[in-house]
Formats: sequence, C-alpha cells, structure tokens
Amino acid sequence: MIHAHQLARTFWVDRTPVEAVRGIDLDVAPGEVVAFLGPNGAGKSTTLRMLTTLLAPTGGTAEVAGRDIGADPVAVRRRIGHVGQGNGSFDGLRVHEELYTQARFYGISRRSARARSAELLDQLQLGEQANRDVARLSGGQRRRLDIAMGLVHRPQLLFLDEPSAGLDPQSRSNLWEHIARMRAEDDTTIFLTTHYLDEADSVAERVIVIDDGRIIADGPQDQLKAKVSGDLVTVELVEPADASAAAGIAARLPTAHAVSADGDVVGFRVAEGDTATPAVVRALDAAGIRLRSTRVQRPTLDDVFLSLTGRSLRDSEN
Ligand SMILES: Nc1ncnc2c1ncn2[C@@H]1O[C@H](COP(=O)(O)OP(=O)(O)OP(=O)(O)O)[C@@H](O)[C@H]1O
Repeated sequence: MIHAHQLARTFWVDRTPVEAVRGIDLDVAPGEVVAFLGPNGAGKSTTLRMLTTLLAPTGGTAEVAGRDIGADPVAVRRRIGHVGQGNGSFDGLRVHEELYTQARFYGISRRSARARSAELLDQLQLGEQANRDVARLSGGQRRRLDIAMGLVHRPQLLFLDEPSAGLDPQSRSNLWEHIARMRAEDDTTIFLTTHYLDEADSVAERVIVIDDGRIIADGPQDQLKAKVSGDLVTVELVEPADASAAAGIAARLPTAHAVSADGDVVGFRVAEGDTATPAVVRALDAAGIRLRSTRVQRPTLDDVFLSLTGRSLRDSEN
C-alpha cells in the first residue's frame, strides 16, 4: 500500500540545508495499522506530507495506494484519506452539510453523498449532532467529524496525523474504538502519528520510529521491545550495602544489560525477565544476599526509544 524508496526532503533556510527526511525506505502492506513515531522535529510531518502529495520530495520515490506520488498525485489523493492536525472546516455549515460537501468535492453523486454522509454520521455516532453547527461541536465530536471527512470517499489508505491530540482520555479512547471498528469492517490500511506512546502500542500492529530524518526501528512492537529493550527486573534488597555485589551478580546473567544500583534497589534489563528472575534470586541467595522483593516490568515503547537513542521520547516532547 505504501512503498517508499530513499524518500528525502531537504529544506533550505538562509542558504543552510535542513535535512528533514534523509532517504527513508518504507513498505506498508494492505490492511496494516502502522504508528509512525518520533520526537518533535524528527521528520514525521514532512514524511506524511510527502506521502499525501502535499509536499514534493527532493529525493527518492514513493508509490502510495498503487500510484506514484510524483507522476500521479491526483490519483493518490483520490485513493487516500488524510486527517491532518487541524482540519479546516467550512464556516457556518452544519455537520451533515460539511460531510455532504466533502463527498461532493470527491465527485460523489448527490444521492450517494447523502447516503454516505448518513452512514458515516451513524458509524461515528454523530447522528444526534447532524444538524448542529460545526463550530459548536466538542473537541471529540470535531475530531470524529474530521475522521468521517477523511473516510467519505472510502479510501483504501487513511493517514491520521495526531488524531487524538488535545482530546481528553475518554474522547481518545472513544475515538480509537471507532477507528478499530471501522478498520475491522473495511480493512482500511492506517498510517498514523501520535505523541501518545501507550496509544500507539495498543492501536497499531507495527511501529516505525523516525529520529533525525532516519528510520531507526521498524517492526511489531513486541518484537522491538524484546529485541531492543528487554524486560526490566528490579530487586529490592534488605541491606543497601549489598547493592554493588548484587549488581555484579545480575550483570553475569546472560543477556543482562543496563545494570544499575540505587540505594537498596538493583535494576537490570534482560531478554526474558520471568525466567531470569529465579536464576538471579538463587544466585543472590547463594551469595548470602537477602531480598525484600523482585519485580518484572515489560518494556514500553518509550524504553525502546530510550535504548535506541539514549533519550526518552517523552522528554523530547517537553
Ligand atoms: N517548511 C520548512 N522549512 C524549513 N524547515 C522545515 C520546514 N518544515 C519542517 N522543517 C524542519 O524539518 C525538520 C522535521 O520537521 P517535521 O515537522 O517533519 O518534524 P515532526 O517529526 O513532524 O515534528 P513534530 O512532532 O514537532 O510535528 C525539523 O527540523 C523542522 O524544523
């Protein structure tokens, strides 16, 4: 559905090149839900703008929904839906009029446009708001309308740029329920960006991480977590004085890394925390080191990012 080869974009600012995207390769299969993640300024929007034909690349090629973005941008646009960060709306229109106008804009007949609008209003639970002025919608309702606008022409591929930005947790979770349902029904391919890593983790089947214009990780999140980061095991000791000896024992476990000792707590990362923990408990016991508790935490996407770059994706957002 998306095939990009060495896609690149350089901006020139005061005669200085800004390499926003530095030759990325991307392959997204039909029906996949992919979260595209990275810190501020990593190149996410620039990539999205190129793939949706809003911005010309300065290098490389891409085929999106079966058409070349450079040679056939109009065909690409007809086949994709794009929900940007702040979608414009036609002032003074009611909700159903806005959807109908969008459908007509795509060349859909009057009758089909009416039917499609009604169907989407129903699917996105906006039926009660159909006659409301768009300006009077809540944030969550507005975002659902944006999604409906992106889906009006039944695109095979939907680009969602920060779909849940600015929404409260309840509206966010509603929004994702809607997206999941629509996806299950229509098998739409979804390529989304989000700053909420927990959201990316639960919604997507695969994550692609971009940093400084380059793709630094790409795969199903479980695979990335196991490969890149590993489980975090923390062991609480009875005697803080044993911490450095305990850390030394932990460091000898196969695959153990990122070993730390802080007061009476020793932490380390390991490929399989559940099997490593009994081994470390036995070894500590044999060394006469007494424990208070052990804990295994699965890695988060942020841990993956931290392992890859040495920075937290969360920190970079602040
Ligand atoms: N029109 C432009 N002119 C000059 N530089 C630009 C332009 N657009 C983007 N850039 C630069 O390109 C880099 C990538 O920006 P981009 O907006 O793609 O990042 P992003 O990952 O989407 O960030 P954010 O999460 O903040 O939206 C940044 O250094 C940005 O300053």
